[in-house]
Amino acid sequence: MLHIENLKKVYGKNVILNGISLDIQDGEIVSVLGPSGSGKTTLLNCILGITKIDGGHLIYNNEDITNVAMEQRGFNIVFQDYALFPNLNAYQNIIYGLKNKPELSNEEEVQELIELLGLKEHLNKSIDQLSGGQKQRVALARTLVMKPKILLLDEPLSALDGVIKESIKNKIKTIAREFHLTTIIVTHDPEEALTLSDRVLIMKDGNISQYAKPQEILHQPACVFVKDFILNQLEIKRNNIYALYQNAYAS
Ligand SMILES: Nc1ncnc2c1ncn2[C@@H]1O[C@H](COP(=O)(O)OP(=O)(O)OP(=O)(O)O)[C@@H](O)[C@H]1O
Repeated sequence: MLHIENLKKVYGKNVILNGISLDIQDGEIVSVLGPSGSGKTTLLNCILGITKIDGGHLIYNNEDITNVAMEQRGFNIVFQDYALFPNLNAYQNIIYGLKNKPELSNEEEVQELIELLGLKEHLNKSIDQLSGGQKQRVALARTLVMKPKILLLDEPLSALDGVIKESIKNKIKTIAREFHLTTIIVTHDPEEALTLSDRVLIMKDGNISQYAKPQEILHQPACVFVKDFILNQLEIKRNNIYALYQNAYAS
């Protein structure tokens, strides 16, 4: 379990995380949802260890990791822009991290991931020959071969559309379940958060507005902000689709 206690982060005079406390159970998928600037990425980076915190504690499986360096934490992140190496092909990108730690995944496990993510026919392609969805899957595979204790994803679906988005969403779910992998996903899309995760953390101005299961958020929004920001967006989407159907039948 990851236990976050009263986590604080400031930049100059700006309070970015204002004492965040929450627990994430092993194998749980948690989405972090909130408007731009609410502190989502900062929270992810504090958990990863790339950003130093200014107060509070991070406890992982009863060990205080607040001052443990990023490399020793064993968490891993897929960045928003994938950060793939353009001079290496897809396969070389996937196995890159294993050069220094070959004990983490054997060839069979690497092939299993490649199969699971549907990357077999793309392995020899250079990065600029891959679509957005394929790049995203390569980035995921590259991170997963390192067997992270916690998988962190920063807006993994934002650059993808329609069918590809759904397919990657399902793959993330399958992987999290199959490997019992704790997964924390930053998103600003309520639909994505509610359909993908076991629990949703809704943030506003560095504070938690609500941390609950999707059903609870839908049926018992904790405050006006959750209701307005999250549920209204869903309602607008629903109404747009409904209107589209109405028009289609009317014509
Ligand atoms: N290195 C930094 N120095 C100063 N301010 C920063 C730094 N990193 C983030 N911030 C500020 O912290 C606040 C929260 O940023 P953060 O990236 O965590 O938000 P976010 O919720 O992920 O937003 P978005 O959805 O736009 O990515 C913003 O006001 C941002 O300007």
